[in-house]
Amino acid sequence: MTDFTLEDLADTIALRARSEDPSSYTAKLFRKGPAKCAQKLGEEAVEAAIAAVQGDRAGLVGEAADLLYHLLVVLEVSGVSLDEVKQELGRRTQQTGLEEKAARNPA
Ligand SMILES: N=c1c2ncn([C@@H]3O[C@H](COP(=O)(O)OP(=O)(O)OP(=O)(O)O)[C@@H](O)[C@H]3O)c2ncn1[C@@H]1O[C@H](COP(=O)(O)O)[C@@H](O)[C@H]1O
Repeated sequence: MTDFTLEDLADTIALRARSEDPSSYTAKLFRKGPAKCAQKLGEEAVEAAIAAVQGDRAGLVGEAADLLYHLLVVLEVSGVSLDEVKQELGRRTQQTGLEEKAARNPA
């Protein structure tokens, strides 16, 4: 078990994106702009998909971690908060719940 959260990582990314620390990968990537950040996200998504297709479980864990990190970078560079994404997921869950209820109790 870990006390890691995506919210903490998103906060760290927001801070590091604007840092001038030369050791920060996030800062370097952020300076390259939204198109480069999006390109990296696409590459990581493909690498994760390949690991899944190959049944490479350990590889998939690593690629999924890269993918989530790069997704959070793209959200940050695009001015979209993780909370907005969670709200959207929550809204869908609510909708699904209502649909299931309606299916169980047709009028
Ligand atoms: N979770 C990550 C994380 N996941 C992946 N990566 C980086 O993403 C890059 C992806 O690897 P690639 O080989 O595709 O890319 P590359 O050839 O190194 O770089 P490019 O020139 O292609 O961009 C690697 O350099 C990884 O270090 C990450 N870099 C940083 N974090 C976390 O982000 C936070 C801030 O990090 P810094 O900005 O480095 O301080 C810290 O908590 C880190 O743990």
